[in-house]
Amino acid sequence: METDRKFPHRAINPATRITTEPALNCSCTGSRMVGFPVAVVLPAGGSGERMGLSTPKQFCDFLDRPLISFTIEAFERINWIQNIIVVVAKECIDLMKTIIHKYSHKRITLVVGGQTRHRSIFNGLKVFTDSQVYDSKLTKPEVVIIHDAVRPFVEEDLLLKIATAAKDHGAAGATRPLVSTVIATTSEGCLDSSLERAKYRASEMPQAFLFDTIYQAYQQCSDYDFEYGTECLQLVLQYSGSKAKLIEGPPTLWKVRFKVFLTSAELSKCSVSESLSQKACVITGVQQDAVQLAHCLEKTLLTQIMVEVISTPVGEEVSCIQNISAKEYRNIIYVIVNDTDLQEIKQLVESIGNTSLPILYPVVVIMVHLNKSESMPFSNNMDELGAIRLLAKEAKQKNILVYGLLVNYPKETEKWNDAVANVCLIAGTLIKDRNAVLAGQLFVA
Ligand SMILES: Nc1ccn([C@@H]2O[C@H](COP(=O)(O)OP(=O)(O)OP(=O)(O)O)[C@@H](O)[C@H]2O)c(=O)n1
Ligand SMILES: O=C(CO)[C@H](O)[C@H](O)COP(=O)(O)O
Repeated sequence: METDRKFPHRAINPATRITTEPALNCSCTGSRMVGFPVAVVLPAGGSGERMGLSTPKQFCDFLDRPLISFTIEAFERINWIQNIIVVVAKECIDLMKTIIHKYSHKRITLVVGGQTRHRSIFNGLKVFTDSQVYDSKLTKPEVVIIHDAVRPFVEEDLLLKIATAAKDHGAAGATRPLVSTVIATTSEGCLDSSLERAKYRASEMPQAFLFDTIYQAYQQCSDYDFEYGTECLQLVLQYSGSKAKLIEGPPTLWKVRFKVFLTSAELSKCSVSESLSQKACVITGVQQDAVQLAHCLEKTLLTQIMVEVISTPVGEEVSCIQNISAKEYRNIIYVIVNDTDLQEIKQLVESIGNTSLPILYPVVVIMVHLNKSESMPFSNNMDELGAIRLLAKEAKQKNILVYGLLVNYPKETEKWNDAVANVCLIAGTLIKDRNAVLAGQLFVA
């Protein structure tokens, strides 16, 4: 019986293969933007020895979610990636299923990993060829992306470049400049030679391959390659003769190797959040009170972020959405007066969902309701509060976070100024925090 390399007491049955129940497999959404079928294999079957934690790093908490959930999400949002194959150790299958369920991940097929990264990746690829063992009906992709599950910051534009280059060259991979100079040592521990740093690159992930090219390379691999190899691009060069196209990626591509990287990963995510919170637009109809409130908000918010007021006459909603999309506003404050009908906000959310805005990062929509009537809106109709929740729940599926913010109109100027300041404070916090748990809540300014 084969044993686990890192945990020799654990026996491995190499024939063990598990695919998820049909419920976890969902049909593909097509290859709209690339014109050829693409899938991704995410190796997540390691134990993370270098972290020194009992939980493998891909399952460690990162901004209140398991790290792997962020990586999956980065691929899930891309509609031209048809299938996401997640490779995990046998003992983590149930944990992975729970994560998939909890965060509603789609298009996932789970595969049991192997003792080394290369073995895990090969298992992931076999799901497309070994339909009897895997009992899967997944269509073999033309290009397969391979990406470490512990590299959560990967963006669509880079994936597109890598996938396209792989189609043309057989293989492609992301690189970064070397951080330190690499030197060779003699057996006596002295300097032998040093590499000319500018000539060399660090090989990172993602990488992509013509499926047949990488599959055939793995079929020819030696046990030594499987056991000690760390570079898929080298395998296709050696066994399939394909010279990978190299594409420089952004600094955020790095992987979690040691504990300190999780903290840095949290910081990177925070800096992404910060850059998303730099600008907002305030949308109103042409009603005077709404426009007035919008300009008050603009004036106060402008001390913290860039704000534009867009007043949209009825019938010009399409150009409003085009404007939001073109200027990449991911923070939208929508002002309504008295009206408790959610129809307009529903349409706004639907239109935003049809743009590319929420693909990579959440869009925040704050519905500011200025109540000028004597009675409290919603007070005698709990159904309407439920409707906000429902709307927010549906919007969340599209990566849009909807919040409600109620302002009761005070007649005195001083109280009005306070109310405006409160709206700005709450809206600013919601924009900055982008807290998905609070979506659907109604705040009172
Ligand atoms: N048998 C393995 C080993 C690694 N991986 C995955 O390959 C990726 C990159 O590998 P690495 O950073 O080396 O992960 P670990 O092997 O888990 O870490 P360590 O080397 O510190 O033990 C990770 O997402 C890891 O889960 C895998 O799928 N199967
Ligand atoms: O990037 C990679 C290949 O190019 C892989 O992540 C590889 O496994 C690197 O492993 P290590 O963490 O030991 O550098």
